[in-house]
Amino acid sequence: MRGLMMGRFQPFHLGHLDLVKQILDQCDEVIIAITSSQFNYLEKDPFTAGERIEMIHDSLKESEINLSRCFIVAIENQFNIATWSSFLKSALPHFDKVYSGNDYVKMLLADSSIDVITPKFLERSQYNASHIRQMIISDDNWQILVPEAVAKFLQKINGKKRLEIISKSDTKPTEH
Ligand SMILES: Nc1ncnc2c1ncn2[C@@H]1O[C@H](COP(=O)(O)OP(=O)(O)OP(=O)(O)O)[C@@H](O)[C@H]1O
Ligand SMILES: NC(=O)c1ccc[n+]([C@@H]2O[C@H](COP(=O)(O)O)[C@@H](O)[C@H]2O)c1
Repeated sequence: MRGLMMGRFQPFHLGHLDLVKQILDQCDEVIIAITSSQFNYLEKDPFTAGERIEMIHDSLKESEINLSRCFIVAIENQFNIATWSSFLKSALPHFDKVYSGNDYVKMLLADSSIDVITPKFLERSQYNASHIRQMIISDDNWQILVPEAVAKFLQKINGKKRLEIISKSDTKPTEH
């Protein structure tokens, strides 16, 4: 049995890691699909697909999760939303069910007869990536909300500086 979770993971946080563990408790394997992979250096999508792959890989390794049970893949955002679910079937390894709490995604997948499970969420007010990006900019103890590997990686690439520059309105490009 293989479970699929999707997200932009900008950045990957402890809520995401908890979801990986929930899926591995219920399934043999997990597919972690990084969505909007073509977007980067934007306010909602600051990090590249490659950087997000590294953050996720390092976090799983650090948590001693068996990497042979995990696929980490990057997929582009699709222009045609009605055909998104069939795109998922062709772009990803076979999956048996999708873990998502998002009603919009549930509707799209249900319309293609794909099974959707609603996972448990770690406290969403803290564990959400938009909040964490804000905390990084204001130096607000964000490190406790992400795996140590993500904190180290963001330090290494100077993620704070990137977020600061991207969030300045005079330099901001048009968001998708
Ligand atoms: N606190 C959480 N606990 C468990 N799962 C979560 C949590 N937050 C997000 N997820 C899961 O991660 C996926 C979405 O990832 P994504 O990075 O887009 O979320 P996000 O943290 O809400 O990001 P953003 O705030 O940038 O929109 C969803 O499938 C959701 O099920
Ligand atoms: N058109 C598309 O490519 C498309 C459509 C619906 C959802 N998505 C993405 O899939 C992910 C779904 O994540 P959750 O359902 O788990 O919230 C989100 O990152 C969302 O942006 C992409």
